Amino acid sequence: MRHFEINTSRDLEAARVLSIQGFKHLLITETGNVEAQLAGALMNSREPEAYPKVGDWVLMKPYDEEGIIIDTLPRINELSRKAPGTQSRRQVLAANIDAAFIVQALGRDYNLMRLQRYLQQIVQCNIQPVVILNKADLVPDPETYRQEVQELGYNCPVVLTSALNQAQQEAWANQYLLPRHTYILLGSSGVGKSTLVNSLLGYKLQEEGATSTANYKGKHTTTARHLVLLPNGSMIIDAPGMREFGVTAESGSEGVHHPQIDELAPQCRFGNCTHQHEPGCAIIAAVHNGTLPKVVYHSYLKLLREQYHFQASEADKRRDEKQFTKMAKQVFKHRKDSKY
Ligand SMILES: Nc1nc2c(ncn2[C@@H]2O[C@H](COP(=O)(O)OP(=O)(O)OP(=O)(O)O)[C@@H](O)[C@H]2O)c(=O)[nH]1
Ligand SMILES: [Zn+2]
Repeated sequence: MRHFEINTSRDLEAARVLSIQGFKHLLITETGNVEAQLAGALMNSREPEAYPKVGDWVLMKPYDEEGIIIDTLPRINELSRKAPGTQSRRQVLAANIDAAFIVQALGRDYNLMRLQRYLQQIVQCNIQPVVILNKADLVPDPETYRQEVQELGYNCPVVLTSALNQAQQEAWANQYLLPRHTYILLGSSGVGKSTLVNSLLGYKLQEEGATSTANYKGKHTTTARHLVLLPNGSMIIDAPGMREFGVTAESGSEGVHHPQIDELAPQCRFGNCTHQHEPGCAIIAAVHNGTLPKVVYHSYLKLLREQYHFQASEADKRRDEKQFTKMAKQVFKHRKDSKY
């Protein structure tokens, strides 16, 4: 909110991005919603990841009934993942997030490794995670799932709920959704993200037809990320179901972080211990004596490998780019020398 004071001169307005569809950006301003497009200068001067994302604060110049986005204001944080299918591209999903809710449905969608990948990436992006185990009504023993997640040792809240139960929604919403804070719901398709948002809103957003489409089965699926204002004044971004949520290597947060592993690491004999084969490794000792669950250690190694691949291919890409620039310079010089 403080951004509103920054620049009201030169007929620029501060606004926040609610949703993006193609070139159309839906913004909320002090006076209402407005559609806006990116200024050409912004597109030319920035990497696509610096283009406005849902949750960004932007400077906008009103133009007719619409607006032109002049610039993105500095982000408090950005939620990113490895772009699906690529080796090494980072994709920013949303910006300025206070906490991310990772939603998994109990039963078929429940997957501990996938959950840890989300946790790792969210923590690495400097965002507080909260795990929501939805569809608790579908399993006979929901509490055992909660315990299993808690044993992963991330010290983050784990909520057990059923989106179909209004009273349960209110209970966790009262505890975790604060006014003026921004949240994002993440998870695979069908885990109940839209049902959760609808029940928090008290009406069906999808029926407004703004950002959801019916697929061939007549089922509604969320097709774009959009930020919605909840009755209590908090804001939540409902993201379409994600098939992949790959880890990246965020600068300033190198390595894979896990609270228990980070705490034990200083006790390893070697300062640069990789916790894989070194003698005197405190992590391996903790796995042997049972204080660090095997599942945590194995996922740690797996995530470390994924991050290594991301970094390695990123380095390849940079080297290729360097070679290309060098080649382009040589061609340019050659053309200049031979004047054609
Ligand atoms: N039994 C049960 N069904 C639920 C619960 N939450 C959601 N559902 C059902 O699960 C189905 C999928 O829910 P959605 O809210 O569309 O899932 P989504 O995560 O938004 O899916 P995408 O929009 O594709 O990302 C719907 O038929 C819901 O009625 C729950 O807690 N219990
Ligand atoms: Zn070690």
